[in-house]
Amino acid sequence: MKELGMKLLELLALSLGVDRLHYKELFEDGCSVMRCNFYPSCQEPSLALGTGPHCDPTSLTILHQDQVGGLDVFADNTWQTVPPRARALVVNIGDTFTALSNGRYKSCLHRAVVNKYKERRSLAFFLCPKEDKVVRAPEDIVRRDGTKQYPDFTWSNLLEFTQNYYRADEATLHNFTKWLLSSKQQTL
Ligand SMILES: O=C(O)CCC(=O)C(=O)O
Ligand SMILES: [Fe+2]
Repeated sequence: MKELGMKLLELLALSLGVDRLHYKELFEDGCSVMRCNFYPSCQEPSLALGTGPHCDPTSLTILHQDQVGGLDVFADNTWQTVPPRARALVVNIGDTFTALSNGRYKSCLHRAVVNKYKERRSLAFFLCPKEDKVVRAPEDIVRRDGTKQYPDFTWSNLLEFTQNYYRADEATLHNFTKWLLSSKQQTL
């Protein structure tokens, strides 16, 4: 999974017009995690969600879902089902990669719904940088864009925010940035 994630990062770097290996150093000794999600069937699926709407705070998510289905993405102003496909993986951009691309790649708002009849499982691999390395968009991109969209941070800063202060949703990165800047100001 990590190898696949690293290859995807090379493709993303190329698409952004930066050196293919630009993101390698940040991730090669990173602290990625794999999570297994289990969603029991639910008598009232219209009243419950398996996982509420959120963007993954991590960099890239590589997801395998079983054949039951339940993953939705918010695109074109509406929730759209991502139908399960045997032998296919779903790749999501996460908030950290949004920052690493100076906002050019947007993290993807998604959720998991439940159903009345079948339990569901999914397996998510979250590619994360090493905790103390600085997350910063490449100079090249910032120069071309004319502004730097996000302050420098470490993965451990964002992890602290999402584990202790804030439940990930669609506005995590925005609120994290505000929190980071105000906590930096307090330590001045
Ligand atoms: O189960 C799914 O399809 C989505 C899970 C998810 O969004 C997550 O683990 O972050
Ligand atoms: Fe997610």
